[in-house]
Amino acid sequence: MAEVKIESVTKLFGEVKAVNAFSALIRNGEFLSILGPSGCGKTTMLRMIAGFEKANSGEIYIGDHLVSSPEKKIFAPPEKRNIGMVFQSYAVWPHMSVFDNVAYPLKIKGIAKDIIREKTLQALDMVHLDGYADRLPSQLSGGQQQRVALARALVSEPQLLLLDEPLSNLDAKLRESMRFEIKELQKKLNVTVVYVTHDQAEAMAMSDRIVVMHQGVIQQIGSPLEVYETPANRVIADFIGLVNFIDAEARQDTVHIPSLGLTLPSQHDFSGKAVAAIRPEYISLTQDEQAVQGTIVHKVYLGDAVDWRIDVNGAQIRVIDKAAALSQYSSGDRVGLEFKKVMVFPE
Ligand SMILES: Nc1ncnc2c1ncn2[C@@H]1O[C@H](COP(=O)(O)OP(=O)(O)OP(=O)(O)O)[C@@H](O)[C@H]1O
Repeated sequence: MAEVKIESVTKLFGEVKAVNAFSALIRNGEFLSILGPSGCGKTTMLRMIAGFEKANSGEIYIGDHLVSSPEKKIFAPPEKRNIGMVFQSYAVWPHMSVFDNVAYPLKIKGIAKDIIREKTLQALDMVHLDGYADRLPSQLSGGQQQRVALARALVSEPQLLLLDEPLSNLDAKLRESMRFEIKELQKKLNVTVVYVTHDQAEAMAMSDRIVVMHQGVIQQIGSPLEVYETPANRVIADFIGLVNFIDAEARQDTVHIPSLGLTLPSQHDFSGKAVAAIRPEYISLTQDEQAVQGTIVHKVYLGDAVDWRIDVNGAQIRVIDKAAALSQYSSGDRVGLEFKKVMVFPE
């Protein structure tokens, strides 16, 4: 395992600043995700850590080893960085058996045959593919193929594992179980992981910390809880989880929301025109007639919750109520809304 230090790394593609002054310290044994919408620069940043892409400026250290510094004219190629990598497409070689796929990184290093055999079988065992060594990739499911790629990335015991949307070709159920498998494996091997995804649920479920990117720029680095509960800005609040945005006015210790006729306590460091951001699960429905009143427009039963659209003075508010106490209500009914938490951003 290794610490990764990234200092003000910038990458240009012509006029496009794909990555803009990216800095982060990834700790030994940490699971760090880079999360953001398509085109925000996350793959480019990962490829620069791997050595598949050259930065225009800034420095990257893996452990004590300075692997990239255009200013100092230093650039270590991927094979000198001791990393394992798994990409979105399975990228296993179809004409090679599972064993040969996984053994390949050891073979090109010229390691003795019996050691290759031992380490390859160990890696297959780690990803629960013992017994599959002689199969061809075409005889495996998508999830199994991705495990072959994972075993191949781990077989040379890398100090750093880089994963680029490795689960996005799998179906929802498999994706969820693979999340746990990758996380378990990472804990067991204590390897540092950098994981690129646009799927916030995936990042939330696996990461120690998440770097949220937007248009090449880091917006926030924090634990899953921090980025969800205290997003640094409106873009993050919108990208991570669901949110209702409503025009508001920030006052000292409170926020006033004219369309709801409501003033709620709130912590913010500015006053004046603002946007109140309220997650659907921060609102519950009530029969209390003193509460803000609205009319049900739409109701979707989700099994473990009800997803409501409520019209309040012309604005549609989304409410996801787990308790679903009022699930007998339907379109056209009047209900009360209780607001448990509000986030406030400058307009
Ligand atoms: N080889 C390239 N040549 C020119 N532009 C590129 C190249 N690779 C990436 N870009 C541009 O750099 C920006 C960042 O791309 P990048 O692939 O890093 O984004 P991403 O966040 O990983 O997106 P996705 O989730 O869609 O893979 C985009 O505007 C993209 O068009």
